Formats: sequence, C-alpha cells, structure tokens
Amino acid sequence: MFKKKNISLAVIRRLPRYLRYVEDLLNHDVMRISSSELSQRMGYTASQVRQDFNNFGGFGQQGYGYSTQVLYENLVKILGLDRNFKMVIVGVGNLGQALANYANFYKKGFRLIGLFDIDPQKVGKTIRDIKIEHIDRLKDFIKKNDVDIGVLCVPADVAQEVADIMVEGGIKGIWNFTAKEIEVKGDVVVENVHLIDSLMVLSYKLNEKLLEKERIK
Ligand SMILES: NC(=O)c1ccc[n+]([C@@H]2O[C@H](COP(=O)([O-])OP(=O)(O)OC[C@H]3O[C@@H](n4cnc5c(N)ncnc54)[C@H](O)[C@@H]3O)[C@@H](O)[C@H]2O)c1
Repeated sequence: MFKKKNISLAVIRRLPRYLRYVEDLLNHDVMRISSSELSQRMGYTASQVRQDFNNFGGFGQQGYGYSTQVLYENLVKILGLDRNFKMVIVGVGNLGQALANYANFYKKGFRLIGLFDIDPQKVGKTIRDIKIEHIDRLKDFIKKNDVDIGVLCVPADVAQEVADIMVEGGIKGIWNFTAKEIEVKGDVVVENVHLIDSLMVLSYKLNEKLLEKERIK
C-alpha cells in the first residue's frame, strides 16, 4: 500500500474516528459515501478528508466517492488491526482491572494474555480466566510469549522500573497510563494516555460557552 513518509500525528489520531464512523456505515448497509458527505457528517472539510486519505494513496474514485468496505479494509490495515497483538497489563488495581474487563480489545485484535502485580493479595486471582502473576515473572513471560504490548497501570513512582523490565523482556510497545514520562531504549514505541487531558478539553469548551453567555448578559 502506498504510504507517505512522516505522516503527522494529527492525521494518525483522526484514523480511529474514521474507522468507527465507517464501521457504523457498514453496519447500516451503507456501501458508498461521497467525500463531502463523509466530511460533513464528521465535521471536517472535504479537502481535509481527501488530504488525510491521500497520505495513504487515497481510497476514493472520481465521481463515485468511497466504497465503505474498501475504506474499512484500508483503515484496518493502516492501523495494524489485522495483526493480532498480544498484550499484558501490569498493575491490576482500579485501572488495570477495568482495562482487563474491557472485552472490546479482543474485537479489535488485541489479545490480553497476561496480568501482573506485586501485591500478594492479588497474585493468584483471576480476571476473565487470566491468572494474575507476580511481577518477578514478567520478563520471562514477555520473552517466552513474544508479547507485543505492555500496558502500564502501576503507580507513577515505579513506572520507569516496570517499563525497564518490559523492555528487557523484549516488549515492542508500551501503553503508558501513568503520569510518568518513561524513557525507553531501542525502537520500543510508547503511547501515553491521559484521560484528564480529554476532561480539560471538555472544560475548555464549557468555559468558552459560559464566557459567551456572560458576554451576552
Ligand atoms: N492515564 C489516565 O487517564 C489515568 C487514569 C487513572 C489512573 N491513572 C494512573 O494509572 C495508574 C494506576 O492507577 P490505579 O487507580 O489503578 O491505582 P491502584 O493503586 O488501584 O493500582 C496500582 C496497582 O499497581 C500495583 N503495583 C504497585 N507497584 C507495582 C510493581 N512494582 N509491579 C507491579 N505492580 C505494582 C499495585 O499493587 C496495584 O494493584 C496510576 O499511575 C494512576 O495515576 C491514569
């Protein structure tokens, strides 16, 4: 598949939204959509949608628009969702347990195969048929099972040391939920998640509306 180099993160971050939307169209048996309709419904401009897809060769046909099936298959491939990644969660507290119980990861090809914690009260218990193992077993487990993704759900003060263990084991990517900016060696990729950032964006939008109302008064 054609792919431009150095595609901006902003474009990549829009791809899951395109995928969700196209999936919804397919579920409603909509097999074709024009770029203007797609852009209108998603709140983007038609040229932005075209530019986004042109990074990957563009999937539309002049005068036809997009086949939703073709769009879907391409987005799945671009996002690597056809690969089936193996994943472990480290830190099975509030967040780790919530993620472990979230079944939708499986539907997208992320297979949770291990849970790890340091707390003897938690080690040995199971969540969705997966036994929580002691952190001491993490490195060997990653090596033996060729784990792709490590989900970091431990307290921030131990995030770096746990990330180091993951890297030593040969992890390929870390989904970091902690507030700590971890450092990794080699070509390990890190994606940081901060739910609070999204909440602050909501706060910004609310604030804008309130300021507008106050101006009108
Ligand atoms: N990114 C976000 O939006 C977001 C949201 C909520 C929480 N968090 C962060 O996620 C992390 C977990 O939050 P929580 O509420 O689940 O905390 P928690 O205290 O409920 O869970 C932390 C778990 O990590 C385990 N742990 C501690 N040290 C460990 C080690 N060395 N090795 C393995 N396991 C270890 C603990 O036993 C516990 O089970 C925190 O860093 C928190 O700040 C991030």
